[in-house]
Amino acid sequence: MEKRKIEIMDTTLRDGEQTSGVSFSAAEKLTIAQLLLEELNIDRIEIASARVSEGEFQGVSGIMSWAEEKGYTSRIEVLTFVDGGLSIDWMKKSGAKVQNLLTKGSLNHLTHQLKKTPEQHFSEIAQTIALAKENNIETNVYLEDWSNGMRNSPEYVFQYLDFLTQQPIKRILLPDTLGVLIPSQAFEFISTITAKYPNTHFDFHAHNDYDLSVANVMEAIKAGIKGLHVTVNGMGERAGNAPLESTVAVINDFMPDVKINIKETSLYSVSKLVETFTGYRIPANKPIVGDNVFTQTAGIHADGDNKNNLYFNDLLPERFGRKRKYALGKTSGKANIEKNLQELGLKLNQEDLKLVTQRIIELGDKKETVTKEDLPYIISDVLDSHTYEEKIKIESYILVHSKGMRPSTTLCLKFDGEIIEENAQGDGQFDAFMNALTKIYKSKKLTLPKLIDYAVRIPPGSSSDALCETIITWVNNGKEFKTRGLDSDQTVAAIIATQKMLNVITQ
Ligand SMILES: CC(=O)SCCNC(=O)CCNC(=O)[C@H](O)C(C)(C)COP(=O)(O)OP(=O)(O)OC[C@H]1O[C@@H](n2cnc3c(N)ncnc32)[C@H](O)[C@@H]1OP(=O)(O)O
Ligand SMILES: CC(C)C(=O)C(=O)O
Repeated sequence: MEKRKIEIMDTTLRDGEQTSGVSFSAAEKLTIAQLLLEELNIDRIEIASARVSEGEFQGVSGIMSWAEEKGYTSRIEVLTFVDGGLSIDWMKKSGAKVQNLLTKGSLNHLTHQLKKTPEQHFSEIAQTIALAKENNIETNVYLEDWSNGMRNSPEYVFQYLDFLTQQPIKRILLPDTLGVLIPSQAFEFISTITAKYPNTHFDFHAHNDYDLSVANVMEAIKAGIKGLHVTVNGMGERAGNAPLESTVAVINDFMPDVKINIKETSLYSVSKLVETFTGYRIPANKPIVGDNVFTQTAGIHADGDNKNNLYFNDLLPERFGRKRKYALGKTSGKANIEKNLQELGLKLNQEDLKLVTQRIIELGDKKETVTKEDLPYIISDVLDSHTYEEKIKIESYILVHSKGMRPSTTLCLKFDGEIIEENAQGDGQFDAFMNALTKIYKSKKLTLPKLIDYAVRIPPGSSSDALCETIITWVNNGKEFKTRGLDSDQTVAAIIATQKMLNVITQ
C-alpha cells in the first residue's frame, strides 16, 4: 500500500512562544530550529510573528542566515498580517522566504475585529499576496477562527475559499483557533472542504482547550488534510496546541497508511531542552515525555512485566530514547524491588526481600519517595536490625528545639520490660536525648559507651527526600563499633542508631 505523506509543521517558536510567561532568546530559537529540522526531521517550522520586536527580528535574521547556508529557507515560515506591506518589509529585511498570512476565517472576527467587509478583506489579501510574490516570498494563508466560521458563517468561509483557491499561494490553514472542535465535527468540516477543493493543500492547526487536539488531528488526517501544526510539549496559546510527541506516536501506531518521517528517538531530548529553555515544567504524567509515564508503580504491574510483558503496550520507552522504571513505595511488591535490585546487580533471599519490601512500604506510607539509590541503605539497615534480639526499646520521646531556650528531651525507654521516663537538656536535640538516656543508665548503675564519631550522609545519586543515614562510632570497654540509623530526619536516624547500640552492648 502506498503511504500518504503528511507534512508536519512545528510552531513551537511561534504559537509555542504564546504560552503565557514564555520568551525564547535569539540563541535559543536558533538551537531549537536546528534540532527540529536536523535532529527530528520536521518538514517545516514557524519561527515568529512579524513585527513583534527587535529581539524577534534578530532571532529570525540569525535563523535565516543559517538556513541560507544549509538550503533550508523554504522550510522556515513567519506569521504575517494584512497590514499594507509592513510585515512583508519586516520579512524581507530578515531574509525570511515563506509568509503565513493571518486572515479572518469567520465573519464574526472580520466584522468585529477588523471592521471590514469580505470584499475589502479579500482585496487587501490579494494585494498582500501579490506584494509577497514580487519580493520572492511564498504565501500560505491562515483562516483565523475558521472552526467557528464553519458553524456561524459557512457562506462566508466558502465565499472566501472560492476566492483564495484562485490565488497564487501554496497552502491554506484551517485552524481550530479556540479549540472548540470535537472529533466528529473536525472530520465533517474538513472533509466537506477537501471534497470541494481536491487540488488544494490544506493544513490543520488544533488547540487543546478540551484535551481533544490529538483526536481532532487524527480526524483531520482521515478527512484528507495534507499537513499538521504541532508544538513540542503541546505548548501554545491557552491550553496549547497538539503535542508533537503524542501526534507522532498516534500516527505511527494507529494510522498505517500515513507516512511521517520524524525521528522518534530524539523526541525526548528535544522536549527536555524546550522545557529547560522555557522553564515551563512538563507534567510528570504527560504522554511520551513526562517523567513518570514509563514507570510501573503497582506491584501487580511489575510482576506482570516478568510474565510475558503483560503490562507493556506499543509505547515502548526505548522508541523515545527512554527506559522503563519500577517505582518504590507503598504500592510496591517484591517484583518492583527485585527489578531495582537487578539494576544494581544485587540479590536477596526471599526472607530478606520480604523485610526490605516491608520497610519500603512503611516509608511509602509516610509519604516518602524512595529511589533505587536508597535501596543499598535500606537493605543494610534492615539486615543489621535483625541480627540481634531487641531487649531495649525506645518507646517514645519528645524533642524540643526553640529559639532562646536550650533544646530538651523527654524520653521513655523500655528496659527489660520496665518503662522508665526521664527529662534532660542539651546543646542540641540529640545531645539532650543522650543526656536523658545517660540519666536512665546511671539510675541503673550502668554506663553507656562513649560516642566518638557521628557522621550523616544521604545516598549518593539519590534524588529522593526519603532517606538520610546517621552512622555513630562508639567505644565500649576499649572496643570500637559502629551502628547506623536510617530515616528522613537525621536526629531520628541517630536515635535509631542509638537504640541499636543499646541492644548490641546487651547481647
Ligand atoms: C490565533 C493567534 O495565535 S494569532 C497570533 C498573532 N500574533 C501575534 O499577535 C503576535 C504578537 N502581537 C503583537 O506583537 C502585536 O499585537 C502586533 C505587533 C501584531 C500589533 O500590535 P498593535 O499595533 O499594538 O495592535 P494590538 O495588538 O493592540 O491590536 C491588534 C491589531 O491588529 C489588528 N488585526 C487583527 N488581525 C489582523 C490581521 N489578520 N491582519 C492585520 N491586522 C490584524 C487588530 O484589528 C488590531 O488593530 P487596531 O489596533 O487597528 O484595532
Ligand atoms: C495564527 C493562527 C493559526 C493560530 O494560532 C490559531 O488560529 O490558533
